[in-house]
Amino acid sequence: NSTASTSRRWTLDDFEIGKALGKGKFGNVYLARERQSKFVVALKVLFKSQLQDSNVEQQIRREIEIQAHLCHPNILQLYGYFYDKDKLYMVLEYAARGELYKELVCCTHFGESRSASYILSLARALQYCHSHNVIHRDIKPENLLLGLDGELKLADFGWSVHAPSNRRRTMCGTLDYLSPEMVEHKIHTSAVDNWCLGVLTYEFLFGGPPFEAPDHYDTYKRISKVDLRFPDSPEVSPEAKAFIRKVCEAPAGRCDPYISALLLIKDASQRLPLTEVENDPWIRAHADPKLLGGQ
Ligand SMILES: Clc1ccc(CN2CCN(c3c(Br)cnc4[nH]c(-c5ccc(CN6CCOCC6)cc5)nc34)CC2)cc1
Repeated sequence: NSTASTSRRWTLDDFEIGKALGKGKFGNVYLARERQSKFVVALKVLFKSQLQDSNVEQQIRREIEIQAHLCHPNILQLYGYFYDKDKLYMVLEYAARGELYKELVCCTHFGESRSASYILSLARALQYCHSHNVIHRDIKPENLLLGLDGELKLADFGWSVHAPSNRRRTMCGTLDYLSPEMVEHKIHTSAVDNWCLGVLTYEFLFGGPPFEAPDHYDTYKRISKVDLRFPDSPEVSPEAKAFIRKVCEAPAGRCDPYISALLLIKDASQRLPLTEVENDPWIRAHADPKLLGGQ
């Protein structure tokens, strides 16, 4: 039945569907174009049956509810959604240069300008989320996309919640990005995102996450102890290493004199406020305005 409301109800017929951009557990993402406006989008198509079977409907509802209200140059925009009898469609912004983790895989690690630019963009996106009382909780390379000018776009709010929360993530993805308070099943605040920013900085600069271990239990232990070690990599300059300066909780002597964990601090309340990332000497020296996206 046609709805009298002003906001147009999209249907699949409003779109020309292009190539598949990627396939996931619950559905696929396609390049698509809205017929009337010729506007190019990414159409995420989810199978209702799969969502019901995995009991993630509530999570998808939250993802849509949260992402629909966020509007920031470094956050992938959700334009709207609609559904038919067996599928749910999310009309998302198309990130023209694809997934950041694929770049990280092929370059093994990023230089300082690229790393600092992405970290600053992400800090701005997270600052915006936190000001709307939203914690993303799933910051990792797989959830970062790149726009036409290479600017970072934070995507996939499937695990986001309104702060504070003790809602646990039942599905286990990588543990590398879990913060100590989440590993210890404590109430967590938006500071879990600050922690992930620290883990991501490390992974961009050194090519792998800081607490990697052969098995889950060892990873948990290293995170909980903030057992932070730094490869003695020559490409990472002293300034970069000072980026997250503060008292590192790693056992004295273990901590490289340059780099320490201002973000990777066990006590969530002591982590670097996101607003301070902009003022860090390393960030200011290396972040490239061209890579920051519309500020
Ligand atoms: Cl249900 C589901 C299915 C798949 C996925 C994994 N991806 C999540 C992100 N997806 C994209 C979204 Br959302 C928004 N914009 C995008 N833009 C692209 C994209 C854009 C361009 C390319 C092509 N490459 C670009 C880099 O150079 C080599 C060629 C590849 C992917 N993927 C997405 C693609 C799929 C997540 C959930």
